[in-house]
Amino acid sequence: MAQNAPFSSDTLMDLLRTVQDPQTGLSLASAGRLESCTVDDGGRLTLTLGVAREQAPALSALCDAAAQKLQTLPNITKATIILTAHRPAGAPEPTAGQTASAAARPASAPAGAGGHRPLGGPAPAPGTPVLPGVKTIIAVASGKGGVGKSTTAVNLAVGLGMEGLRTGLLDADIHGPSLHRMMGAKGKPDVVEGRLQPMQAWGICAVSLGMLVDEKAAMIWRGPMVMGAINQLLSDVDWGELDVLVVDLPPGTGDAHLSLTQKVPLGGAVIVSTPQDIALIDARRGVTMFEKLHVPVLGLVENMSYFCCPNCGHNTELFGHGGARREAEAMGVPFLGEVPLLADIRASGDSGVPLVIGAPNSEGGKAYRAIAHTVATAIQASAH
Ligand SMILES: Nc1ncnc2c1ncn2[C@@H]1O[C@H](COP(=O)(O)OP(=O)(O)OP(=O)(O)O)[C@@H](O)[C@H]1O
Repeated sequence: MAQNAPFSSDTLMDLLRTVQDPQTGLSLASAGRLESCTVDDGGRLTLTLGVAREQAPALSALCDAAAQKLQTLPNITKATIILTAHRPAGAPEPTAGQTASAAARPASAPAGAGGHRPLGGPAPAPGTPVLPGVKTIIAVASGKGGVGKSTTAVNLAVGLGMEGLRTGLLDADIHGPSLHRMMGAKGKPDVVEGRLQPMQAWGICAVSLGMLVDEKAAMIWRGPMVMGAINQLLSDVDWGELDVLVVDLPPGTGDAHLSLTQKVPLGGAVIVSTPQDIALIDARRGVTMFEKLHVPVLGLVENMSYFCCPNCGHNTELFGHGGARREAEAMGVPFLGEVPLLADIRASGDSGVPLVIGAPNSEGGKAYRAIAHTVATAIQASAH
């Protein structure tokens, strides 16, 4: 169990045991397995419990009262309980459109303590589209970590908003959620009538797992928990009416990609790579994976294309240059543009003000806006 809480497992489980379903006698302690417990500097406690998928709906109803109990612990200002639902070994995968009500469900502090109610509500009828108000969903992916995928996703999403599209941004980079920081999000999102409210910033709405759970806890999650979390981020968030939802996927080709494509139809994928050969090999794998999943590749972005010296203006091609354009041509997918390696791009990510907002006419700002314009045009063309 990942834990930094100053409470023993016994103390936590004893408290949870005092909240029981009056009909079944079930408690979170009897039916759940403690997976992680963290307390941040503000006294906010986050508890993650693994539960059997079929018990998750009944147990999520207990989360509110159980969170109240946890708030009686010394120095705890707010408590959040997250249920990560597990499928029994050998059970079939949920199909697209199937309810996610048994997937991971957070609940947190009660009203009055500035808290939330459990997520969820009645399960949608089989076959109901998961996100009926969302016209199209596009994924931002990379074959390799650290190539600037999340930075691209943020600036692309905000850039699409600037193009006049109603845009949402979902951080599905479960093992390293960072969008909440890049978007300047502080605190936990509200829950209204059982649905998580995305944060509103820079003209778009956004949800990141990093707003809900301790990042270190999420890093150790494995397949079923990753899928449960992504299901929940799709189904239990009040995305409202959107022209496009941009989803930042984890690097590589893994559980999150399959989970997303099983759950919702993807309108397209944007793949980010550096010009280096090694990154391009992984980018090619990404293109192949999306093609196998019948997701159209909207194009390749070459990030860190060249370094522009802020003093003399000289361009240095640190990782080579033009590799992604050549690769795109070779694979027959569009090339969306080059983004240089710039100190202000790094600084914008750290400050929480996306570059397209903070410096829209800088070299980097213009590069991202041009990419957003091309993607917006592709989205609008596919809508007709
Ligand atoms: N073009 C750029 N110029 C300067 N810094 C950049 C650029 N693109 C990304 N960065 C910086 O590189 C770091 C990694 O970027 P980012 O988190 O977007 O990558 P990622 O591919 O999403 O990583 P991960 O694999 O961890 O999800 C961040 O500090 C970001 O600010």
